[in-house]
Amino acid sequence: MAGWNESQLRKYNIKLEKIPTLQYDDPKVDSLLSNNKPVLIKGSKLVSQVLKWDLDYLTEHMNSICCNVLVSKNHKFKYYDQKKITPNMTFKPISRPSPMIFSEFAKKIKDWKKGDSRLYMQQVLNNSISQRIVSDFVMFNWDWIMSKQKTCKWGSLTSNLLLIAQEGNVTPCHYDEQQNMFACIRGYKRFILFPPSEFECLYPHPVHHPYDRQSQVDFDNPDYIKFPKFKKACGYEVIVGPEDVLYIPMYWFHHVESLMHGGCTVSVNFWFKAGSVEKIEYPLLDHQKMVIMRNVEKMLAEALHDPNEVGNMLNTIVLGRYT
Ligand SMILES: O=C(O)C(=O)C[C@H](CCCc1ccccc1)C(=O)O
Ligand SMILES: [Zn+2]
Repeated sequence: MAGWNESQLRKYNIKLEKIPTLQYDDPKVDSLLSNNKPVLIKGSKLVSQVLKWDLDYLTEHMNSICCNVLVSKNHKFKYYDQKKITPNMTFKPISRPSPMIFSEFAKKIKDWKKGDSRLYMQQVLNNSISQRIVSDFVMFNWDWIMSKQKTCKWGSLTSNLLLIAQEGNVTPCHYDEQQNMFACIRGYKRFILFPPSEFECLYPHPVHHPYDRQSQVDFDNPDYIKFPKFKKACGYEVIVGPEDVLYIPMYWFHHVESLMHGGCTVSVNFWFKAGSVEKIEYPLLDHQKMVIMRNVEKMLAEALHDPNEVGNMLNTIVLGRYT
């Protein structure tokens, strides 16, 4: 396909299949969405009114707005929950928040040289951004995305994250607890997705760790001794380009990279709460089992009054008895 080539993708040793690509008005789209299956949707015109959102335009209209920017010593921006860092914990994240005004961010990107720290802007879009950005934002194809929300009985739209990444930036493998319609505005992003059934191959951090929801496996240098099942992980790959919309089902793991040598990428995600009326049928769905596992970890930490005791008790329950 025009616009990118294989040499721009980072090399990982993971079995990958393709994700279906469909036109927005194809009836199969709704059945995939309703069954929590990923799909790349073309032609929705969800963000076609903001294709002009490049660094210059955004600098002009967000110039002095202070934005949430992450800084990383390498190409990985592993998200962490600040609230889960406890005083007696030695937690040394690779990437950290460094709020700055938009024009400073744009300048640092333009002047960036190999060896410099990398930057990644991840800014929630709300009406406190500039008037112009708000007036552009209202021109998203809300009728279409709201019709999807209704058809799939998703909960409310919780936020739109404006993402501006340098070429080559990576958001390591993690899952989110919300439904996500991810729209690319400029540049190309490669997604590697894994269904919830791959949970045991991806070894997410404990729920109480700041890296909750993030895989412990470093895709650039997997530790197959600590994480042997990662060898058999089966993923799905898709390249998302301008105007494409990727549905990322809640609880599906995903690794995201802005293609190398492809310039900055600009994207916006649409996070929706899960539907409230989730009928329970048996056998349970894999993402429902992830919710149960999360609740067991939370309940045990609460009952033991110490998250560090959870592993010991789980081992006591399982080893030699269930194994
Ligand atoms: O839209 C998604 O879900 C993605 O993962 C897109 C990802 C950035 C998300 C950063 C993030 C991850 C977890 C919690 C809060 C913020 C990218 O595009 O690099
Ligand atoms: Zn995510």
